[in-house]
Amino acid sequence: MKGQTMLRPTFPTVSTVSTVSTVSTVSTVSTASTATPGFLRVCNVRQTFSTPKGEFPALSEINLEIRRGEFVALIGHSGCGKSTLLNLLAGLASPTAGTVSCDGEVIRGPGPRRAMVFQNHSLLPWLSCFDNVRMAVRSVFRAESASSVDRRTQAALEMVGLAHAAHKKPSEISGGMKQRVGIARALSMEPQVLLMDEPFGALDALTRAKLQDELLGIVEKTESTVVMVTHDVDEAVLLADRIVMMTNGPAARIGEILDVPIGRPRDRVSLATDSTYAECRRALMDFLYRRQAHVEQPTG
Ligand SMILES: Nc1ncnc2c1ncn2[C@@H]1O[C@H](COP(=O)(O)OP(=O)(O)OP(=O)(O)O)[C@@H](O)[C@H]1O
Repeated sequence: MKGQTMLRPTFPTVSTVSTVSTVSTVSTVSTASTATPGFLRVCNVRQTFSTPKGEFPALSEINLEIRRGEFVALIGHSGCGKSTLLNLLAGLASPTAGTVSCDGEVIRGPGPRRAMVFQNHSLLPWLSCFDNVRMAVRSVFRAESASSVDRRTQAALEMVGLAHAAHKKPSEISGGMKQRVGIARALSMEPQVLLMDEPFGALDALTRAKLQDELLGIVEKTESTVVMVTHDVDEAVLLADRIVMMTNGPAARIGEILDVPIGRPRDRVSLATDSTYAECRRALMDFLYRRQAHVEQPTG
């Protein structure tokens, strides 16, 4: 799918996957986007946490199919369970009930085929950018020679435009550059799936825009399957093929899934006046700020 110009239907479609009412001006299709078996599959997943106050139901009845090469954004209010769902896809946690699988195999733990990018970059401060990335490359391509590992490391840094800063330590580079090293580290492992937990959340607006554009280019090139958690409506519409909207917790569910029928490559300046872009934005805002208007929830 990536690398081709996609045809642009007239309106975005919202698939309703729970009892949440649908948006009036977008067409509703009950089975859209979930009819094809997915590369990533979340089947009847429930996630409950044990807390001092008792069991806390974070997620309930989550069903989601993600196609190979698809870019999916997870959006919802704070505390609804986006990171919990991403962690299940990463294999950092196991579901209380249900299954999560990738390419037909049940996910039982973290692995290099699914690389994670965190909001706080999580680089090792005593290593240079090059060595931070190299460590990840070595952990995956163990059989390769040192020079081959170096080449892969260099290529990953070049992909995010950071070859010039390879020798610097994380404390010597900006927040945006640290995030780019985190992305390079994830990409260097040639993962099948890139999982991103608010990767640009801590950055200023201009740096965020630049990294979003870079990510668009990288994903076009690598044809990665991407699942990204975000709070940002514009980021979701700019980047994603589909946007999964989660209801407020506890026991959060997928409220609706919005198809983003905007062709690629995408250009943020042209999209500013694009009617499909505006309609997708409106559908998300309606879900988040009208039908899921935030109320403080008890937490675990
Ligand atoms: N290990 C845990 N033990 C107990 N409760 C937890 C645990 N992890 C998450 N929770 C609770 O589960 C709910 C979902 O948390 P999660 O971090 O997935 O939400 P989120 O949508 O990613 O939030 P945010 O957007 O603020 O990052 C929250 O109420 C949180 O307090």
